[in-house]
Amino acid sequence: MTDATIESAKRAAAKQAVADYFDPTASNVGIGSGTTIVYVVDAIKETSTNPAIRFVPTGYQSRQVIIKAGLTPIAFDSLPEDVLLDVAFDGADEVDLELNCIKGGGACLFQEKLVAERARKFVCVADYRKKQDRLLTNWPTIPIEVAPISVPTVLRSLRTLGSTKPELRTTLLEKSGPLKTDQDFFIIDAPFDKLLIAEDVEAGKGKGDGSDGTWEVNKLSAAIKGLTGVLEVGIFSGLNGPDAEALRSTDGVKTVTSGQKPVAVYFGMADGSVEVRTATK
Ligand SMILES: O=C[C@H](O)[C@H](O)[C@H](O)COP(=O)(O)O
Repeated sequence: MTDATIESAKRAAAKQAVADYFDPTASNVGIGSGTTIVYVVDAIKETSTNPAIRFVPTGYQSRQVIIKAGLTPIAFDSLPEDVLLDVAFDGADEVDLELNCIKGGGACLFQEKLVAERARKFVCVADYRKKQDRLLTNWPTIPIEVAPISVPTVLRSLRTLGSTKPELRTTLLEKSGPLKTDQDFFIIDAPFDKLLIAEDVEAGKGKGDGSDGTWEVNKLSAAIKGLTGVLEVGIFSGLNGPDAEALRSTDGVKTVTSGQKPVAVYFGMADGSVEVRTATK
């Protein structure tokens, strides 16, 4: 497929996601990172009717996208504690049937997770290459943000968890050394075998806890997050949107949930159509 096909797939998915999930009167909107989010911002700009709308970026690149579109960014930590984002949009590197996502291909996973968890509705937009049944099908690794001093021990622990060849991500110009995140941390990319979802474990396809070499998405995420030195894992799983929203609207934002799964993922397909996966539980 050509680059033009991929770009128009992203644009079509973004347009439909914004038409379905962006309320033109919204006040606070989360904007993720990457190349697809640019089309989301374009579509929002055409639709918004609230001149006071503010956009919460998920890092430097995302903030630049907001500013270049002539929109107003607001820092995540400037949001009053009791304010939720009306909606947050983001890209994804791979999405499975349960709507678990791999993110962090552009090294922005930590702030993306903060923003996703703060949104009433979290919506992902991607092209057809990202639509898979299980994570680690086409996308090869889990991005993990780590404190620089912890790199050797985290690499070792990841090998113990079953990752064959975890590697520190370097800049494109390799001689410049490791790539630094917006937090001045490093990224480790860890390959694992294709991840199981809950129904695979129920069907006896593996224990999913690492003991037999298989990992279920949530279990692997928790195991990696538990390693000292890990700031965040590029697996967005846990509660999905509707569950998280219900918890938040009854208990308020101070009840922190682990909900990071989107309520919907919009995939732009190669034939110009858009396919939508929505959360069922
Ligand atoms: O760190 C980067 C983010 O998680 C991106 O949202 C993700 O890599 C998808 O990016 P793109 O829209 O460029 O495929």
